[in-house]
Amino acid sequence: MAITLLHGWQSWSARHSDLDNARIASGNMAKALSQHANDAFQAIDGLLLNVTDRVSALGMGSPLVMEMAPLLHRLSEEMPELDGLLICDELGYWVVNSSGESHLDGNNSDRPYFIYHRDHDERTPLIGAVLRSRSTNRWVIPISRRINHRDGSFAGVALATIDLAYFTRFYSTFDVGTKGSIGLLLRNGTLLTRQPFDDKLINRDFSDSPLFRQLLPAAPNGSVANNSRIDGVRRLFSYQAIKKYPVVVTVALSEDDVLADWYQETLVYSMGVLILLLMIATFGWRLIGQIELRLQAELKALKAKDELQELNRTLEMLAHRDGLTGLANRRHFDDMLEKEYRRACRGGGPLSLVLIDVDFFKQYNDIYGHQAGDECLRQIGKVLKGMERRPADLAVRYGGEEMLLLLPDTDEAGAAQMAETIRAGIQALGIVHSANPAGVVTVSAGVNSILPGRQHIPPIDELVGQADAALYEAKRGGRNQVRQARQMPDTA
Ligand SMILES: Nc1nc2c(ncn2[C@@H]2O[C@H](COP(=O)(O)OP(=O)(O)OP(=O)(O)O)[C@@H](O)[C@H]2O)c(=O)[nH]1
Repeated sequence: MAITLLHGWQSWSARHSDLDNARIASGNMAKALSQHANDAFQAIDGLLLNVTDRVSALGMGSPLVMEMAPLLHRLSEEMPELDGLLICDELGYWVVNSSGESHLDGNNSDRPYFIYHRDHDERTPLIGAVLRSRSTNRWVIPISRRINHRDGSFAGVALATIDLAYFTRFYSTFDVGTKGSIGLLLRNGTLLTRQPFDDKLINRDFSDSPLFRQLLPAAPNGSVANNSRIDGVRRLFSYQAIKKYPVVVTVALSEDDVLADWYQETLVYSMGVLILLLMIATFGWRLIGQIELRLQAELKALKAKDELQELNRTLEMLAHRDGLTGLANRRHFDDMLEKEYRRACRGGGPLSLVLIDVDFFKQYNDIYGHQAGDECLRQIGKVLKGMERRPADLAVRYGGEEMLLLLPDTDEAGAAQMAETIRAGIQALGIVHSANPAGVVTVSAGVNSILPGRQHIPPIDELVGQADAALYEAKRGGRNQVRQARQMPDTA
């Protein structure tokens, strides 16, 4: 986006700058060509003034006027732009001309400039529309002055004609592009000549064009872009009016010509930018694809990691659990016992344990079958599990039909109470056992508690060992009962 905007801005400024330069160039050209036209008209007009002064001094009827023919001829020879010089009397008859031939029957009284001078007593030169010369048959621009008799009355006209080719040849030496143009016009809007030359356009009236309607009344020179009335081509148009004579020079450069290089450069740069954008898009596309693939791979890896962690948790749980009862197994108990033992040794309070053993379980298996025995162990396990009342309490299948409850931060009295609750709870299950004097399945329990102090830290084995001894006492005492290690005869 930024590259496209930058390229657009650069192209726009380059176009703007090319048009500005062309405007300056066409303005300068119009100025130079107007100076050229001014010089040409001024030279001819100076000559004309000289001639009119002489004729006025001699008097139009004087034979000396006729003798001016060689002078006029020499003057016209010296000035390449001059087509001819002619003096007419007050009736328009040719008196003398630069060609040296006498045309006594020649009469120009019908020419607009003659009529104008006859009717206007003005001492200024008149530049007229293009004519076909009657003597040379060439296209000419007439420039004329009125000649007066000494009394101020109209005596005739001095006429100089400028060969139109003088301008068209000169203008053709300028390169204004394939669709450019140079124009020489009268201030009244009459086109005198144009480069490229087209004789159909000679004397065409442009007085209602924007140049004559708006631009010239506002300023003697300027530049504007517009569409040509002649061929519809859009051009940068500069004009310059000549101060001394009613003539305007125009230079128009076609926008297409001016911008030809710009079009080509912009095309090449645009192609370059397009290729660059395509490359960036391709790389970007691939990068996005790779990022997506990588994200997918990372997601898969995360999922696999989660699944693995879940599996590990399950495995760990399975490794810590007894398959039949769902209680912690012996291995897990060993770990937890060690941990709780060390905590208790650090001053963490008493550590107690209730060890239970199913009474007459061998007979139960024998009578009801091994599967029923398993189910019985599961029921007993549930009762034990239900006694895990604190987070650190741990119900364990210790081995065979032996289970235990590890009770950190619990003293022996509390543990004995819990043992009694367990015993009563199992009996209350009411699992029929015909070989048990109680008629139902019962358990015997041994309770032990240690409280490591500064003076004495009992060995870890003592906790289970003495609970086992208490359990043995409970069995010996008739089963279905709880015994505490402290109450045993040898520890009392
Ligand atoms: N069904 C079943 N029986 C088991 C399991 N583990 C141990 N036993 C049985 O439990 C019985 C234990 O019997 P003994 O150690 O003789 O004790 P008892 O019959 O309960 O007698 P007292 O403990 O003295 O009351 C054995 O027959 C074992 O086969 C078990 O996971 N499932």
